[in-house]
Amino acid sequence: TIIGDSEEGVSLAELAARTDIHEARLEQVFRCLITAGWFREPREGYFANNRMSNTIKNDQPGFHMATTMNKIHNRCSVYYPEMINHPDPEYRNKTDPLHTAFQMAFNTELPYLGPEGWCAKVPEEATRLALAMGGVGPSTDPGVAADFPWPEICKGKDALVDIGGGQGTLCCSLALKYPGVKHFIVQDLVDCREAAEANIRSKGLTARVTFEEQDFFTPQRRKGKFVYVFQRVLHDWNTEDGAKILRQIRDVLDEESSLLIIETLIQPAVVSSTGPSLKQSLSTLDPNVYSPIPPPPFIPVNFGEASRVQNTLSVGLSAICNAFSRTLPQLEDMVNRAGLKVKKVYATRGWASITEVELA
Ligand SMILES: C[S@@+](CC[C@H](N)C(=O)[O-])C[C@H]1O[C@@H](n2cnc3c(N)ncnc32)[C@H](O)[C@@H]1O
Repeated sequence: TIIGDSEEGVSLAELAARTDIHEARLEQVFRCLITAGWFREPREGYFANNRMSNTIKNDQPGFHMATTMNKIHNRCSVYYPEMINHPDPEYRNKTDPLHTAFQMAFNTELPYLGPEGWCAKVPEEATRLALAMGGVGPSTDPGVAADFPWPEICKGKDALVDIGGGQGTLCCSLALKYPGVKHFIVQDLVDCREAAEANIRSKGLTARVTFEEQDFFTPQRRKGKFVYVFQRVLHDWNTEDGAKILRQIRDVLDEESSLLIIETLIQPAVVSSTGPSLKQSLSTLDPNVYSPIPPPPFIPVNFGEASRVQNTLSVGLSAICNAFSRTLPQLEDMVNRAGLKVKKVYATRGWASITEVELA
């Protein structure tokens, strides 16, 4: 934020004076960050914000992602080699959230998430997590909101219920884009109430978006005409726990309700020397309905660098929660274990896919 909106940038000398950081170190860090797409150097020795760095200014939701989440991921990543190479083979095979780099990094016996977890026991951490999740929203919510037929699925339903909805960013994005959808319910643990209600209030949506307490491992309190949504929730849990969470919805799901899972689907990194040319590939894009395009020759199926965020997150989830982002077969396995089956997958222009699930 010290750099602000200046087009021509701020000199290294001024930045060093205002941050009290050694000039040469600042210069090294800026140049390194620029190679990864953060900030720009409009003329030598002057640094300015760019589209990416604007999203993490300290008055932006992304600030909480860049601070809170970065710290947790970085600290845990240091211990990740110790977790996966642990001398005890029994430890190495554990898939529960109590045997992770998180416990080593934070010197705790608590799991990161859950009603008995670190976030629940240290209330400021729940608020920090909710704010950080609010920071992820802007990077995926526009695609999720635009590339799925929300008015259609919500038609005739009493509400959309976002389970483990955090700060309510998804509900607020959908409420703003689709005024015809009248009621949204954000469900989460009680510690999230304050951050969620403040966020909903700040968007002027208190009449349409409400928060309620729900532990997703316990029976779902809403039964009836609802669209149930899990966004970025199941990737925090191993497959058995994920199936347990889903079973609470299977128990209330009927022909009048729907269930959607919004999460990244990990693609393989296979590269082929054949396939449509770039031009042919792009020409399959439909301007009205988004659908993914096949990769041109020598471009990996996961589009390489374009899927770095998803794959980085998956490793981070493993270090923090012993969980991961799933491939479609891995998602199907979890869904099937809950007595459900995948109906259809919708790709979006964000980094999440929307998977519609129904009773098996
Ligand atoms: C990774 S965040 C995702 C938040 C939100 N869905 C989003 O996309 O921004 C996971 C959420 O699950 C919530 N959570 C964890 N354990 C829970 C439980 N047992 N019952 C309900 N919510 C829980 C956390 O408080 C957190 O808000």
